[in-house]
Amino acid sequence: MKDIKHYINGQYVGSASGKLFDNVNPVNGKVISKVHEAGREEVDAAVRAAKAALRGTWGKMPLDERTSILHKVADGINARFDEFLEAECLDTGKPKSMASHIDIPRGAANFKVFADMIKNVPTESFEMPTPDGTGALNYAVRRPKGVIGVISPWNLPLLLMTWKVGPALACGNTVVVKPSEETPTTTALLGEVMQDAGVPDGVFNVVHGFGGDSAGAFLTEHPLVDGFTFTGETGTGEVIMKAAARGIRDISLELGGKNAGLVFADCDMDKAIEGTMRSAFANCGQVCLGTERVYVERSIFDEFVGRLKEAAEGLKIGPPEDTEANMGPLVSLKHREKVLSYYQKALDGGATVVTGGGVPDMPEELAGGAWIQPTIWTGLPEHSAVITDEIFGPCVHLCPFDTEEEAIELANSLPYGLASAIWSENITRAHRVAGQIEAGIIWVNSWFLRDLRTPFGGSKQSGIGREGGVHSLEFYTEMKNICVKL
Ligand SMILES: O=C(O)C(=O)/C=C/C=C/O
Repeated sequence: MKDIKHYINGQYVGSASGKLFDNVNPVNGKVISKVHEAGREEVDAAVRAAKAALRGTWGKMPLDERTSILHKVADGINARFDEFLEAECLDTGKPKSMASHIDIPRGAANFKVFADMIKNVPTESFEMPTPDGTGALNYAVRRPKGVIGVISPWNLPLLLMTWKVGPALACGNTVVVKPSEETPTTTALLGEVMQDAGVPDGVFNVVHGFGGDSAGAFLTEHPLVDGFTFTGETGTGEVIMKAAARGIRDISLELGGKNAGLVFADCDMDKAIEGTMRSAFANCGQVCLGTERVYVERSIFDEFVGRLKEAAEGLKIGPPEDTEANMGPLVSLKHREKVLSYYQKALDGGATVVTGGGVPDMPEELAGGAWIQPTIWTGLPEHSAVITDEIFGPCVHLCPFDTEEEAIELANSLPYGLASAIWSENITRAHRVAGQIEAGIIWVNSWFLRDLRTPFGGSKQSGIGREGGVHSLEFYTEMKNICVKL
């Protein structure tokens, strides 16, 4: 595959330094392509192009024209669906069955949803009395925040990048995107779609590279960027927040989680098993909203463990083109080392390994891939790192509880607060418990059902801000009040 270049001011350009890095296929460890690593020079050019575009045709473009172009971007992704699907699966190793139903469709939908939202959002006005009796009129208007730095993750590369770029552009901003070094291809390809849809040069820019002392850092340190939106680990979120503080730039952070599943004895066990299978093992466990710790009411604990074991052992591990596969590899050998270190910590901590715990035997041609077994543990103490740290792999610890209060306390016991899944057919209980869980996103008798109009984001150390529907306006626009003396 051809080298992946930066997309700056409507052109694909290489790095002045000539520095390249490998884009590796996690299915077999082979190099897919070489990727240009941006230096400060390329990041500066991208930011300045974005700044200039704000004052160009994009900044002056009527709303209807802007939203019509964003619909064309969505249509452009769908018109090249198979290319995006191939690219996403090459970069991530995820099953085509998943990427074709979630990653690519949502990658396109994110543009349409926000283009439609922005056209229907009112602002506010207030009439006020004045001492001279003639009064004054206040009205608020929204304006784009400016140049938005978008730093997007490797687990759902296209979906999570356009989850940010969609509203950013719908609100009239321009963007500089730094995709993960693990998964550059679909973001690079989007540049062609943007061009064909008529997005003016400089509105959408992409620079490739790493975090520290590379493109990510150069972007967050750049003084002309007006705000940053990031999805990824909490530690990286802290680094970005510190960089954004210089120059008082706004941030929108969706960070790590160690989400709890709560399974009550009055649940529909079939639903709870099916949902927990997805929340633990979907995308090889690489979903920030997944549940790596599940608390099960004691009276059904043994049955739940047995059924989840059976279901996990029924997962078909394989490469994207295997139509039977429902679990691919982890995103890289480096990430597999991290996940396996927790598999070891579980053993060292005396866990019972209900199933998995290691690396599956794969055919010779796949042996170099980042394959790993879906794993279920029981028996660890709550202070175990396996239960307190975000592992981001296909693994889940099951623990019994006796009372509703205990379940809520367990769920709320960590500094994270991103998501939770509650399984109970007692709707009064489900509402009562959901209201007490310290998380931004809570599913009841479901998981990863996504209405894009809803507020989406984490509490505590799982993030700052909410994106989704009108909530995205709080970050992607600046509201100003105009007061007119009558
Ligand atoms: O579904 C979404 O919009 C979303 O943001 C998913 C995030 C998953 C993170 O791993």
